[in-house]
Amino acid sequence: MTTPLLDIRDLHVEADGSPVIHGVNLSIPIGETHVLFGPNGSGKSSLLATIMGLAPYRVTSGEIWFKGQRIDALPVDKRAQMGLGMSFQRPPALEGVTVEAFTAAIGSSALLESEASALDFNGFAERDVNAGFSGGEIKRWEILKLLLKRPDLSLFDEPESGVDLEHIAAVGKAIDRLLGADTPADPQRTALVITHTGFILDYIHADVGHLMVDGRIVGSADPRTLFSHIKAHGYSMPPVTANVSQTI
Ligand SMILES: Nc1ncnc2c1ncn2[C@@H]1O[C@H](COP(=O)(O)OP(=O)(O)OP(=O)(O)O)[C@@H](O)[C@H]1O
Repeated sequence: MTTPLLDIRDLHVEADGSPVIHGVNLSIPIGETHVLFGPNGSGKSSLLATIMGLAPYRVTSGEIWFKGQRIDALPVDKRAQMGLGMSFQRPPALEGVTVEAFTAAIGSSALLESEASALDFNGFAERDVNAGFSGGEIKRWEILKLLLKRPDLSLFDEPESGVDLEHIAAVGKAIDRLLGADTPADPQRTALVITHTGFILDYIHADVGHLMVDGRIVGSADPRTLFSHIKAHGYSMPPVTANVSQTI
């Protein structure tokens, strides 16, 4: 069996003294896109932030492995160098750091104009990152940032929330392009995506959906089947089929 790109083993996490993740197991093979569903406050963003290594999330027990290496004690910059990237739900503004300077710092200046055009994000090069951006502009920059960096594993925290209907297609297509293989021989890139609206499922090839409740992944299924079930019945797992695994 090949080593998964991301392997999370019985992960427990606290934030500022409050337990937020209570024993998550999650394995993502290289080239797969997994989708995380769950009610507000179930721990989805905390899980992504913990994988990325962000404060104030602290692993109290369990392990996170990436590319066969244990990463849960590594700082965020080291994880980014290893190939992890994240688009944030509510990113901070980087006062004094322009879009142009940020892009140059990650060595992607040559790509900025064309990738920005695809996301209708022209005219932002000299503005400070996320400073005064509208909600939808923040989301488009967060996706553009990943397109410029092309991480091996992309973590998307609600990439479509706050994006107007005209730009949703551009965001969905950009993510699909980001996750696409560079050559036919390559696998797709790998991703973990949080969505409430499910819009993103119209644009990307998603392999597995997980349901997170109260800080645990309580079951996994085909993402579209799971999303349809949640829309009709709320946050519960669909009846067991060959395509579904339940942990409760
Ligand atoms: N720094 C913190 N201090 C205390 N509690 C926290 C902290 N960060 C997160 N939490 C709590 O952890 C729980 C999970 O939060 P999280 O943001 O991960 O949920 P979520 O599933 O992403 O929710 P949503 O769908 O609303 O974005 C919430 O109850 C939240 O209040």
